[in-house]
Amino acid sequence: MNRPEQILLETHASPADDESPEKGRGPLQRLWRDLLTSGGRTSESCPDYLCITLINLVQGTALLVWSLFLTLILLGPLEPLPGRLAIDVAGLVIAAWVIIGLRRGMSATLAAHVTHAFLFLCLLGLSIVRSDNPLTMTLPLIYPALAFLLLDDIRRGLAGTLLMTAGLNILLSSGMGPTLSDSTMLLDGAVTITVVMLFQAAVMSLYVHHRKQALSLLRRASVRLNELASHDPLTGLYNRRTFIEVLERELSRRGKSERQLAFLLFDIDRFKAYNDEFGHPQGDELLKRLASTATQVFSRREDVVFRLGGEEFGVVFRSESPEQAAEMADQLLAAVEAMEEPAPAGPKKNLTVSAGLYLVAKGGATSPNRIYSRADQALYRAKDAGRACWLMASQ
Ligand SMILES: Nc1nc2c(ncn2[C@@H]2O[C@H](COP(=O)(O)OP(=O)(O)OP(=O)(O)O)[C@@H](O)[C@H]2O)c(=O)[nH]1
Repeated sequence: MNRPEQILLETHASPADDESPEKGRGPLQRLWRDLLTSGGRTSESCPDYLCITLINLVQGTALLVWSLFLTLILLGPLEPLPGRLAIDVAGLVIAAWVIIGLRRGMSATLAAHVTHAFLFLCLLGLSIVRSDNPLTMTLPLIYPALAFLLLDDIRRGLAGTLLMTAGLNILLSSGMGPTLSDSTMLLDGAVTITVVMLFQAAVMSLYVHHRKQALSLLRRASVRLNELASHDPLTGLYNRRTFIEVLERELSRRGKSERQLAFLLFDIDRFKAYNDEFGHPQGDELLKRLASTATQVFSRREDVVFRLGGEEFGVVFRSESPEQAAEMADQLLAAVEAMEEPAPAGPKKNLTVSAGLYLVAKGGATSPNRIYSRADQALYRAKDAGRACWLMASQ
């Protein structure tokens, strides 16, 4: 049987969703929101806004800084060294590429990795290039926090932090870093860098761990809520809400499938009398048994069985021909009549259903509600005709 969960879980932002938050916002507010979140556009179905905001901030800052350096080089205050020029242009191109890519739906994971590599090289490179200024050595201390937040991954964040710590310690001890007067100063610098970075890594590991736990709880709750909203609690079948979604999806695929789309609506005959005689709990058991019988008859990959109301059920399925659809309806009615009743006592009553069958065809009903109402009319004609039968609905 087809599983429509994936369509239910996919969150399609409707045009209305897209527009409504914009109303009442000024252009500056929109620009600021877009700068921070890339308008929320990424190719992932569940974008991580914290990560995207950080990527945008880091890349936005890089863009400004590299542009400033380039302007200063062009205006003259900075000497146009080939190496420096190459670094500035590369930084500018990478930052612009990531920002534009994110806005066009680039994967947030790829953008996070590029930004992380950029951040690592930039901070370590800065410590080497500006080694005459000891203050530059303190800049990479922000690295663990940013790496953990960008990557949202404890192992990678830790590996990066250890690499950066090792890099800075090598810089210090190799003499390429700031000029240190004695070994005590060297030890002091090495211990400070190592302790601060490892402390930050520990704090960020805890943060990432709890954040992941909270997100996975939310995700599980969302799946459960989706399940509750799409299923009938008594029979476990899909409910009316899902029926509309599945039929809409099938209708949109109509031209792509050669097989005919069909809808069978069926309803237990004289269920009230059954309830009155055996009681509601027994009636509930019967509904469950009927649901299971229907899913056994309609067990193909594309068949979807629904409970649409009290004792009313429906099946959306595909058939090779009208004759095959009719055969499926016959099979269902026969399977219901052959069902063992759950009523433990009393005379054996023949359980029957009546049904209306609608075959979706060109020129016929094209909306779920119209298809339902055509099948419903046929079902009522079947009831009028004496029940325990099915009738074809008109187009
Ligand atoms: N046990 C049980 N009964 C239900 C449920 N939902 C609806 N019903 C009963 O289904 C019965 C439907 O009665 P009617 O609409 O008169 O239909 P019917 O007796 O089947 O008669 P026809 O459809 O004309 O053959 C009512 O008695 C409802 O109480 C349910 O979830 N459990």
